[in-house]
Amino acid sequence: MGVGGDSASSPSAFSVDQLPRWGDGRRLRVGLLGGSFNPAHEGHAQIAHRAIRVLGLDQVWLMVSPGNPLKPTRGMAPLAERLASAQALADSPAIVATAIEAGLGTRYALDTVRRLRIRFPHVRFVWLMGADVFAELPRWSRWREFVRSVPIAVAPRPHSNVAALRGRTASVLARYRLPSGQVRALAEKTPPVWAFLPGQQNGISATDLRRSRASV
Ligand SMILES: Nc1ncnc2c1ncn2[C@@H]1O[C@H](COP(=O)(O)OP(=O)(O)OP(=O)(O)O)[C@@H](O)[C@H]1O
Ligand SMILES: O=C(O)c1ccc[n+]([C@@H]2O[C@H](COP(=O)([O-])O)[C@@H](O)[C@H]2O)c1
Repeated sequence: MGVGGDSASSPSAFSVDQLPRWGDGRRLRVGLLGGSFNPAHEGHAQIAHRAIRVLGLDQVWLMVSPGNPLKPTRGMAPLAERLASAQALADSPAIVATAIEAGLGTRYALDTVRRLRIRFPHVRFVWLMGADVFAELPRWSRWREFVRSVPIAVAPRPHSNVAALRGRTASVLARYRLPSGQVRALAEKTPPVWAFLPGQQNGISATDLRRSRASV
């Protein structure tokens, strides 16, 4: 369907026409794994595959950010390089690497979700994130509006789960957490709603990969 074929310089290769509408009338379910991908790694692939399986998603987009508003630009590889590393992880047609935010002209997640909803009105989006990012969510721009804009799935991550499940985000959003038995229905729910995805954890990080490359 070609949605993965865009490049950092031509993210406008996306089009609504490229996303099929299921014959049974069901709306396509797409997980958005936003990230710096500096570089992409096995932890990202694991989240994507797990979200497809556990949430019944049709696709996961590895959505390579033009620049996380909270991260320094120093040490950040060029977008095209980070996109290429995400593309190398896309080992199934259901996993799509994209720099669509560069084409949309958005950096803040709330703006991205709003633009994607306009561009893909028939898609049900779910935002995927690791426990570390969920714990830090109150630092995001207009974070309460963000949680009202899209269902959120949180993947466990070593050393971040207590902060995620007992921190400020979880306490503010306590009544919106889906019980574990209902997690599969997350994409169909009206936000605010979030779920913690069960499954194995992976200690890998882009920071460690950059460090180990620098020391070779
Ligand atoms: N090992 C992992 N387990 C769970 N979630 C992860 C893991 N690695 C990355 N993620 C999640 O994937 C998304 C994108 O992460 P990102 O590209 O920043 O990778 P990172 O390894 O966290 O990078 P860095 O170490 O540079 O901060 C975030 O939501 C992050 O929480
Ligand atoms: O919207 C915000 O204020 C905001 C602040 C920090 C991070 N984000 C997004 O969170 C995602 C994870 O970023 P990162 O760099 O931790 O992989 C990525 O899509 C960022 O653009 C978004």
